[in-house]
Amino acid sequence: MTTPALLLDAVRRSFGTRPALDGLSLKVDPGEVVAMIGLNGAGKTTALRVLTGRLRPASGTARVLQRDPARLDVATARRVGNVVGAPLVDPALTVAENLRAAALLNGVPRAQVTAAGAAAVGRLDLAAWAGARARDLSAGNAQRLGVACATVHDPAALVLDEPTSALDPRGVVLVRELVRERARAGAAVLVSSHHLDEVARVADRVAVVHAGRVVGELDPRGADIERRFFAMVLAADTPGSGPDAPAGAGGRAPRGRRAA
Ligand SMILES: Nc1ncnc2c1ncn2[C@@H]1O[C@H](COP(=O)(O)OP(=O)(O)OP(=O)(O)O)[C@@H](O)[C@H]1O
Repeated sequence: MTTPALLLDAVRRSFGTRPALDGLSLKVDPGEVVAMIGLNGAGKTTALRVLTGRLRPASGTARVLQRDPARLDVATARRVGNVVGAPLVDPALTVAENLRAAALLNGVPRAQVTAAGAAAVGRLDLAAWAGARARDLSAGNAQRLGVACATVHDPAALVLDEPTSALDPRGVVLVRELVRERARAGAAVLVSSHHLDEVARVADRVAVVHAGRVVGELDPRGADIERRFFAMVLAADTPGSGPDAPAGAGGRAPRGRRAA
C-alpha cells in the first residue's frame, strides 16, 4: 500500500464556538493530484493551513511526507512547496531575485540556482517581467510568481490554495501543465479551487468539502461536474444522508477512513 505524501485524518478545528473543520479526512499519494472543492466557508483554506503547519488542529492528525507539518525539519521542509495565503515573495525584489531567493531557501544547490530560476520563469511565462519588482506586478503575474517560487525547487509535495483565482486563460493552462508535470515527476499535489471545469481537467480525484468535512468524491472525468457537486452538497445537508448517499448522484464515497 502506498504511504500518502499528504494526510489529514479526522482533523477538527474551531474558531470560537464555530467548527471550521469537523473531522476532515483526506489523503494524497505520490504522483497524484487531488482537488478540493467546496462552497465559501466550507473549510478548504483552514484544511490547507493545517497541512502547511500554520494552524494546529484541536484533534486529528496532519502529515506531510510522514512528518508533523508544524514541526518540519529543514530537509523535509525543502521537499514541500505551498501557496496558502500570501505567497512567500519579497515585494522589493525583482521576479528573478525572488526566484533566486526561493531556490536558495529551498536548498537548490548554488550551481543550479540560475537554471532553476530560468526554468520557473519559463514555466509561468514570466520572462517579460523577470526584471520587474514583485510589488509592481499585476495581480495575475503576482500569482504566477507565487506559484513559481513555490515550485522552483521541484517539491515532492505541493499545496496550492486557489492558485488560478487571478489568472488569465493562458495562466490557467500554465499552472495546469505545471501541476501535471509535478505529478508525473512523482509529487503529491493538493489544490483547492472554485473553477470546477479546471478542476476536472487537472485532478485525478476531486474531494468535496462541506461544513468542515470531506462529504464525498467526484469523478473528474464524468460529465457535468457542477450538477454532481451541488447534488453532493445538497445530500450532505439532507438529514439522514451520509457520505455514501451521493453515489447515485455521480459521486462516490471518499476512500479510506470515513469522516467523523
Ligand atoms: N482566522 C479565523 N478566525 C475566525 N474564523 C475563521 C478564521 N479562518 C476561517 N474561519 C472560519 O472558518 C470557516 C472555514 O473557512 P475557510 O476559509 O477554511 O473556508 P474556505 O472553504 O476556504 O472558503 P472560501 O471558498 O470562501 O475561501 C468559515 O466559517 C470561516 O469564517
